[in-house]
Amino acid sequence: MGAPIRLGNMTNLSDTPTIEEARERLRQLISELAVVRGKVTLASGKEADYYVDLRRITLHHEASRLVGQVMLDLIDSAGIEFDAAGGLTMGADPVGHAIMRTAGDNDRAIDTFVVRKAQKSYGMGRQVEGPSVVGRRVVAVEDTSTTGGSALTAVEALRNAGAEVVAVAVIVDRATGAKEHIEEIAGVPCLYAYSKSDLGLD
Ligand SMILES: O=P(O)(O)OC[C@H]1O[C@H](OP(=O)(O)OP(=O)(O)O)[C@H](O)[C@@H]1O
Ligand SMILES: O=C(O)c1cc(=O)[nH]c(=O)[nH]1
Repeated sequence: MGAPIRLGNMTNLSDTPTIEEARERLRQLISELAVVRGKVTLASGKEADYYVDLRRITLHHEASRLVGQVMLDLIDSAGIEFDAAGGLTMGADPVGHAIMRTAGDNDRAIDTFVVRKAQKSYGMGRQVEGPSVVGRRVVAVEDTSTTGGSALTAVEALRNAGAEVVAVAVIVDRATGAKEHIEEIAGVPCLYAYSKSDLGLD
C-alpha cells in the first residue's frame, strides 16, 4: 500500500474541498486504506469475508477532516438539526470529534460526547461523558454498522441520560440490515455516507 494519491487541487491539508471532492476523496481513501479482504470475525461474532477498518480513516490526518465534512453534510442534507454528535466508544469517538471540529470551523456550536460500553462505577458514575446531553438534540454516530447493536446501545444510553436522539449516522453501511433494524427499534432515521457498492464490495 503506497502513499495516498492526492486529487487535483487538494494539495494543502488546510484547503476545504467542495463536498463532491470531499466525498470522492474520502471514498478513495476508505477503499485504499480501510478495506481488508479475507475471513474475519465481527463484533457480533458473525463471520464475514471483508472488514472495513475505519479507525485507519477516522484517525488519519487527511481523512479525518473529510469525515467531518462528509458526515456533517450528510446530517444537514437530511434536514436534521442537532446540538451534539457522538457514540459508543471507540469507533464512534473520532467521528463525533471530526463533526464537532468541522462544525466549529463554520462557527457552529456542536459538541461531542463518548458513550461508555458500561456505566462508570465511581466518580460521576456516567455512561455518557462530555458536556450534558440532557434535553439536547443528539445524533448517535458510528464508523460502521453490521447488526446495528452498537448504535442501539448508544441510543439507549443517550435516552437514559436524558438526550433526545434525532438520528443515527454511520460512515459505511455494510448492507446487512443494520439501517432497517436501527430505524425499527430506535424509531429515528439511520443515515449513511457510503454503501457497500460505493466501495466496490458487492
Ligand atoms: O453493528 P454492530 O454489529 O454492533 O458492529 C459494528 C461495531 O463494531 C465495531 O466496533 P467494535 O465492537 O469492534 O469495538 P471498538 O469500536 O471498540 O473497536 C464498529 O466500530 C461498530 O461499533
Ligand atoms: O461488524 C463489525 O464488527 C465490523 C465490521 C467492519 O467492517 N468494520 C468494523 O470495524 N467492525
